[in-house]
Amino acid sequence: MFTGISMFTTAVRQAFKMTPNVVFVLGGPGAGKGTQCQKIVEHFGYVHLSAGDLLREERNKPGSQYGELIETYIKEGKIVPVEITCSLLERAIEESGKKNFLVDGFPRNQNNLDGWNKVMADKVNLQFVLFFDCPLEICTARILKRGATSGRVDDNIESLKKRFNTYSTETKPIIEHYAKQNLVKTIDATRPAEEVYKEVESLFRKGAGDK
Ligand SMILES: Nc1ncnc2c1ncn2[C@@H]1O[C@H](COP(=O)(O)OP(=O)(O)O)[C@@H](O)[C@H]1O
Ligand SMILES: O=c1ccn([C@@H]2O[C@H](COP(=O)(O)OP(=O)(O)O)[C@@H](O)[C@H]2O)c(=O)[nH]1
Ligand SMILES: [Mg+2]
Repeated sequence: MFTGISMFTTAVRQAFKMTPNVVFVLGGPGAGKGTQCQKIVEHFGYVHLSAGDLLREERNKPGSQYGELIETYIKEGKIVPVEITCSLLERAIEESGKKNFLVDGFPRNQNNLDGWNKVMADKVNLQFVLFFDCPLEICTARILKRGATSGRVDDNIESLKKRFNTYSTETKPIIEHYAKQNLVKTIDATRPAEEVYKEVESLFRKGAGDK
């Protein structure tokens, strides 16, 4: 998918030394990834790409060939095959023409990581991994509260149990993988959003990912 466009834009980006910078944003469901990303966008001009939002958008497109699959995976708290998610991310990066990206909620398992490494790793500069650390009880309370108004098919206790299970068995090892490479910046996400953001802000001010 999108190979023609992407080969061209990758070549143009390389010619102008516009290699995109990427920060992966990870953490359990309800840890506050989306909330903090919004604040980073406001203050630091990053483009926020939520893998979950891109998948929901694709699901909602009339006639999408992946609509049903995405719906089922989201409800079951399972991770959609990487070819779909990675194509959506790649297209969003290329179409934006911008330089700095927050990739929120990805990579969530080994399949995601392998697919990204195969297609994208050489085209972008991974700055660091921002990890919002938050215990299950606090995440649960936040998600159930969000569920009252979000309209999301997975913001309910049954889906949430499955999402937590996926998070601890599949996503945690990915965070550990990046931790071994010293790429993970861990933030205590249990405090009020404004306080969490103070720490996030100082990280970005210091240019945490500049290499
Ligand atoms: N630090 C925080 N304290 C309390 N509630 C929060 C905090 N951060 C986010 N929330 C709320 O919790 C819910 C989940 O936040 P969200 O940013 O969507 O998390 P995620 O993207 O990690 O699932 C939202 O309703 C949000 O308003
Ligand atoms: O790379 C991704 C990101 C999300 N999802 C699916 O989308 C759901 C919701 O993800 P989102 O990041 O929106 O949830 P959050 O953690 O922010 O509550 C996940 O449980 C998965 O089923 C996925 O399959 N691959
Ligand atoms: Mg989110």
